[in-house]
Amino acid sequence: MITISLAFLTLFVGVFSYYLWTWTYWKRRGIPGPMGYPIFGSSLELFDSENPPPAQLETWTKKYGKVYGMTQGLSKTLVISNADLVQEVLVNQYDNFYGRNLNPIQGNPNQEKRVHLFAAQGHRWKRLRTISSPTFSNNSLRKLKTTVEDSCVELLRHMEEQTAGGKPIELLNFYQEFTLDVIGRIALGQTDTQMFKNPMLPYVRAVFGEPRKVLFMSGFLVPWIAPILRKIMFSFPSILKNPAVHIIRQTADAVEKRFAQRVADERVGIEPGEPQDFIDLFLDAKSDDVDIQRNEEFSKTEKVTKQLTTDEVVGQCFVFLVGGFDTTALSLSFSSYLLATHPDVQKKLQEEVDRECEDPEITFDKLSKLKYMECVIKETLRLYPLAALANARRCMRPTTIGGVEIEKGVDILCDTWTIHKDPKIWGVDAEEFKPERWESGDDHILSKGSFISFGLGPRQCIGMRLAYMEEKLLLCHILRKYTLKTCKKTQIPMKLVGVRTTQPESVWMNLEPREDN
Ligand code: HEM
Repeated sequence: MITISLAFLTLFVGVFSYYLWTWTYWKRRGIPGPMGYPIFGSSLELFDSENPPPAQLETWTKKYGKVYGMTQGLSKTLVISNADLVQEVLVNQYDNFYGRNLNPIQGNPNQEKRVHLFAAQGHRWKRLRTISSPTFSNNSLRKLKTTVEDSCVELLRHMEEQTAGGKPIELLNFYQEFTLDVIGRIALGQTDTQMFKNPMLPYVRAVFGEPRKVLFMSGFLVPWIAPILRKIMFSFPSILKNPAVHIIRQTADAVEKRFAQRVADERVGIEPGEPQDFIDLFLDAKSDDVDIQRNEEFSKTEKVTKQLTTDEVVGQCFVFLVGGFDTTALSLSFSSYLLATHPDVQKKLQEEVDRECEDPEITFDKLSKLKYMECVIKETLRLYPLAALANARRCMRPTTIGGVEIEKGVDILCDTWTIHKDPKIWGVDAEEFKPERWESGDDHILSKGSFISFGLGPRQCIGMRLAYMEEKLLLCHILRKYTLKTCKKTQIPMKLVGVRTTQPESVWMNLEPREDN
């Protein structure tokens, strides 16, 4: 009995000492930063949904400077807000930082069957990226435009109905219905609009919601139980009720049905037609560039098929559904708020839309003529860079960043909010909404790590052009018909909440029909 107790005590002291050793990692190296609490490190502050993590990082940057360290359980992170260092990590030293700072609860990117583009790393990532990229090319987007515009028209129909008699509406809800409709139709084989009756909506909303924060925090604090939690999540979904598991199952159903259909068609000699959606595009996809995979973790080389497996197709459709839903809806919500609170900008934008988009249908080529619209969207994303936590990397090979030696396994997180409002980059009016600052062209800014709403370098957001297309089309349709006006229920300033993404608590708005149109 005494021996067992002593063994437990030794184990406890050993584990606790290891946590304390990690907790003091940055302090021992002379790098400032928030200490938080033993074992937890900074987790408690970073998982407070009333104070979204990007705001917390910004506060710490003010206190500790442009390079500081923090820990969460056993994970060690260097936070940077110097644009040159950002460029160094995301672009120049990509070979040393090709992995993401994944939470162990997300599985091992080298072993997961359904690994997706966001999580994959090394040659596995390269193969997925090469195969997925044509899906977001100009040619593909041109074809998808008709479906996106159809969802715009449908949303406008709902807006008209629900604003009858001058009633205000909560725009974030409307935009989430829209982006889910678009991604469901272009990615997941949904054959018609499902707006305001889409059974998937509560699940995709919940992916970024409060309930998952405990799972994520456990992943950082006790990484060795993450594989067990993951197993329980997938084997007994009713116990841990993870919405992502439900979405993956639905996606897997859709992909497997399509795969079976294609096999059946082939057997009776039916030729495959034009791809209907991403499922078809991925099932058809071939990558001629990458057919050998080096598994970084075990330093071995293995032959891989050029085509995606059905599991991989499920992984990609899942990540496009989740990645494309919230970000674009939030960006539209922030734009609408800023337009309503800056009537002069809204008027100038309406003038451009009236001038360039007279015909009922807005052609793909017209979208590139909407220069001021692009400035408005970029300026919104500068002030509200909603996927800020995605701008992070894991060190895969020891190196040095800004004079700090970085060990393998250490994460680098860009403090996007601070960079996007740095007066040294953007001027004394950095806090103000001024789309005109983008009018002179932005190439000089984009090359320096100063604007990272969509990240930077080889792992930059693959859905960026799709997001721009959706936003431009929808704002065009709305602003031709309505003027966005704040109402009694509008929160000014917006209250921002969230743990994985940063969102306004609500965006109530009046849609005033335009008399001149
Ligand atoms: C306004 C809308 C969006 C914003 C602000 C946004 C932002 C981001 C950011 C910051 C990253 C990390 C980039 C990096 O690490 O360098 C990212 C990656 C990614 N995004 Fe987006 N995103 C948006 C829309 C979309 C859409 C519409 C899709 C898909 C349909 C998508 C799919 C992805 C994927 C798959 C990645 C991982 C890329 C890789 O690692 O190769 N995003 N996004």
